[in-house]
Amino acid sequence: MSLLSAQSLACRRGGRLVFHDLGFEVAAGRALLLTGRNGAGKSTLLRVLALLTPAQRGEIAWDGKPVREDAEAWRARLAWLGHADAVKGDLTVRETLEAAQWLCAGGPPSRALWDGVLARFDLVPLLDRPGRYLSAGQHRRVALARVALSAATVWLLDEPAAALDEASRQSLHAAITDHLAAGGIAVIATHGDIVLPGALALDVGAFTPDGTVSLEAWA
Ligand SMILES: Nc1ncnc2c1ncn2[C@@H]1O[C@H](COP(=O)(O)OP(=O)(O)OP(=O)(O)O)[C@@H](O)[C@H]1O
Repeated sequence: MSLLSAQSLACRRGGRLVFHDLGFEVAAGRALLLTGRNGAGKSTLLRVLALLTPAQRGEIAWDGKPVREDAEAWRARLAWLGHADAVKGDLTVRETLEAAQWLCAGGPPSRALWDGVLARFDLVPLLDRPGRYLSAGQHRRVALARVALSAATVWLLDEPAAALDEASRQSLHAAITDHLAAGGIAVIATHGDIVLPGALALDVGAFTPDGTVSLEAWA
């Protein structure tokens, strides 16, 4: 069974130590919810897992093997949803999703997957609308559809329910639940709006320095 693990992670940003000695293990089929106050380091941890921000210490491993040994293979396992939705204003919803498919999966999804994801996120009526004419919640639904259409094993989601109405939040929960049931893993930064039975929780704020750790030690 696949396992995502992190050990003794430490990360500085802007000259400040955000967290240190952070570790966890998430097995296939499980979700890890990242909690903690504003500025605790949830987004930073997601960026570190995606290799977008370097960790100064520690190791991220997939099935026990450090992911930095084959960063390309690791990135190919990931679907990333940050605060920005990566929905281009000039492209229609259809073009955005098709372009993402070709870029990330190298080809179109199966018809059943495409139809199922579009229906789940109620995107059929928006398919021919350019990104610049979408509302914030509609933007988010397109970005979530991009993740759900990907073949990625590990979903890294930063506050995925932001801007979603109740129906869309339920669609999001269903998409994550299906992904986990299929043996996927999800690491999700949340302020409490994602509730998944059996999910692990990690309070990132518990790994922020308490004043006894000197910045110099992490230079
Ligand atoms: N680009 C950056 N350069 C320098 N420091 C940054 C940068 N982005 C964030 N930080 C700092 O890193 C720390 C952690 O920020 P991060 O965005 O990871 O927190 P968060 O837990 O996701 O917060 P929120 O709940 O507000 O989204 C904060 O102190 C923040 O000021």
